[in-house]
Amino acid sequence: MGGRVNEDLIKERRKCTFDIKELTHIIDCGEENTIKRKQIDNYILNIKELWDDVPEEYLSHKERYENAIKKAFIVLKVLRQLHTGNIQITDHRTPTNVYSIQDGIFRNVNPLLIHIGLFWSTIAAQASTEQQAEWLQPDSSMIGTYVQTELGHGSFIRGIETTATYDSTTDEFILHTPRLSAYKWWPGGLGNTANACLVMAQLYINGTCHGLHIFLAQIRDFDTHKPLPGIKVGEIGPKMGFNTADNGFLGFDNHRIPRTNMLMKNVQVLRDGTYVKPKHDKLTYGSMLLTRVTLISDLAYQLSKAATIAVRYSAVRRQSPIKSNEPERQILDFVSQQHKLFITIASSHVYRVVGLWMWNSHKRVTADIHEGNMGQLPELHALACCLKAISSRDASALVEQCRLACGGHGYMMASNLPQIYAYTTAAVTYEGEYTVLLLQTARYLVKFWRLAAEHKPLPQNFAYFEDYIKKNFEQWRNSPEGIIEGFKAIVAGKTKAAYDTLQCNLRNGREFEEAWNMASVQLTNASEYSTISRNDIEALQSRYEELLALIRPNAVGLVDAFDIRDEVLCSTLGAYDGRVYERMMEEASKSPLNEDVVNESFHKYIRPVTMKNKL
Ligand SMILES: CCCCCCCCC/C=C/C(=O)SCCNC(=O)CCNC(=O)[C@H](O)C(C)(C)COP(=O)(O)OP(=O)(O)OC[C@H]1O[C@@H](n2cnc3c(N)ncnc32)[C@H](O)[C@@H]1OP(=O)(O)O
Ligand SMILES: Cc1cc2nc3c(=O)[nH]c(=O)nc-3n(C[C@H](O)[C@H](O)[C@H](O)COP(=O)(O)OP(=O)(O)OC[C@H]3O[C@@H](n4cnc5c(N)ncnc54)[C@H](O)[C@@H]3O)c2cc1C
Repeated sequence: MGGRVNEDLIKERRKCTFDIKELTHIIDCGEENTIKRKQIDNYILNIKELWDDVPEEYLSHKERYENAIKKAFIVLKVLRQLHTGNIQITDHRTPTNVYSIQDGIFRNVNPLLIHIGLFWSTIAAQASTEQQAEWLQPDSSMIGTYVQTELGHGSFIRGIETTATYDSTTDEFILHTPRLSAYKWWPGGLGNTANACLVMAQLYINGTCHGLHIFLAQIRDFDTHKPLPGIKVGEIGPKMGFNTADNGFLGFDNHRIPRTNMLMKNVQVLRDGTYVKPKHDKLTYGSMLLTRVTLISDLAYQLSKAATIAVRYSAVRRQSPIKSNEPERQILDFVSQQHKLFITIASSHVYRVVGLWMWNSHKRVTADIHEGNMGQLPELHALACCLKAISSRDASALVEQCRLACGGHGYMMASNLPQIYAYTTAAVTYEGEYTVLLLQTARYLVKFWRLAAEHKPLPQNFAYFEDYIKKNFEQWRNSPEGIIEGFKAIVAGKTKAAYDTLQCNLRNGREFEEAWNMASVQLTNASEYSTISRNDIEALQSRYEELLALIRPNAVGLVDAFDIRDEVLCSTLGAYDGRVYERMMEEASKSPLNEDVVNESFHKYIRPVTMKNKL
């Protein structure tokens, strides 16, 4: 769509006092990544069949899926070329390398997301070398998904009911869904797309349950795509978002797979049924840990999209004068609007940096585990839990805040803010629900508070617990160091409060599990404070409004630096040229309800009523 850039945006860009390109390179982790990202963007943007302009809101549930699947396999082919071709994607998966361009193509979500993001990565992390050689062929016929959650169990995975029973007479596992609540429910791509899956099931050998293990199972014929005998599979229906994710259900009726289909890098079942234990019984949970780590960067990227849309719109939208005798102001001039939006820009940078740090921490700990050293795994798990929980809760709240800050036009699907919210808020639930993960981190905090309370040696990361007990904290100074000290005091104080409540419940004769449950609100609070969040940033900064005023002249420059193309933003409000009203009117014209001057329903339903007594 041609046309002049909005005058207010031109002025905003002139006001910018820093080098936007330099910040873009920092966000991309280096200029060479920016170049590669733009190469990928241009390469994919030139594939015309990926960029239809029929808004998916006007498609049926079935058409949406079919349209998404068509694009998904074009993108899969491109990703394979990128990995094998001359454009190598850097080894840290920050969203600006790969995911950003996909957002523009799918707007909702890629039906192959779990195939690309969880199926292959789980095989690579948990299958033996021989199994990887067989299953990770580039031309493999397998399109997979990760099948763990059941109708009856999502958070408490030790309660998962699907069984995998070893039959030594045939050297096979029998996968079985004993009852309705054991039906697998939710896995992405499962409904119509996947022909194979990684199943989390309770392993039984000679009547003994060895707990959850992962098994590869083909579920559809590679040639006809028909479900195999003993397989009941389908799609679970419309959701708040993710409506092209093809989430499905799956039931096994005594479905047999070879023994060698159990993922056996860390654990083995031998031909005679001998069970060889893993070095750590939570290695099987590794895919959840990796996805939680990856999500932090993805959420940072979702925040950058919402901030770009809302800040550019707020620079263009003029509403209400500040002085009655003056023209209406850019809503970005209202301090309350700055308060709503600038925290989103800041949070995107915070979670991008934290996401990268966690990604590199995960790589380091994984290498240690490969050498047999599990020492860092508990801390990585505890960090991944609270960071995934808080970043998803913050991201969904801030995306919603951006939508609300755009008034009625933010409520239009054409703004793309509703879709970004629907996508982001799902992350508070999937891959470990918010409260459940915070309680995991609370276990870790309480463990070290107990050591501090008993004056036992503490790892360096928890030295501040000892400082707190010895009242070593200085008076709060309004500086970065002072804020961090303040923060440590808050976490230590919240952990102490939760720990003391727990001890009090135990002294009152409660069993540990009951005492823990009764203290769980304080325990989740302690975990929340172990992670910097949007509420804390404001609370910790005095002279807050002065800081907002400092950011104001650079607000548009800061979101331009996220360098998200209009085709990816998919937003009437957030386009680079700021021609909001023209774009809104153009999108409205696509509504099928504008095809006829008089819709046929007038003659069928309205006229018979309105004209009844006048004929
Ligand atoms: C771009 C991208 C877009 C990506 C876009 C993605 C799209 C959507 C994809 C979504 C996919 C899914 O949702 S897949 C399904 C996701 N499901 C989940 O995440 C389920 C959440 N629930 C769980 O993870 C578990 O049930 C959990 C809550 C941890 C409890 O497990 P258990 O009961 O087995 O363990 P507990 O008894 O609580 O704890 C026992 C000990 O084990 C430790 N422990 C527990 N889990 C651990 C772990 N993973 N690693 C290490 N250690 C662990 C604890 O710290 C304890 O240590 P001590 O304290 O020392 O004893
Ligand atoms: C968009 C989307 C995509 C998904 N994709 C997949 C996928 O690809 N593969 C897959 O296997 N799964 C997938 N899931 C399922 C997801 O992992 C589960 O929904 C999630 O783990 C939560 O489990 P649940 O829904 O059974 O909720 P429950 O576990 O029933 O929890 C419901 C509520 O109960 C409370 N609660 C539960 N346990 C506790 C506790 N111990 N302490 C305190 N409160 C508690 C919490 O408030 C929680 O929100 C997906 C889900 C969504 C929404």
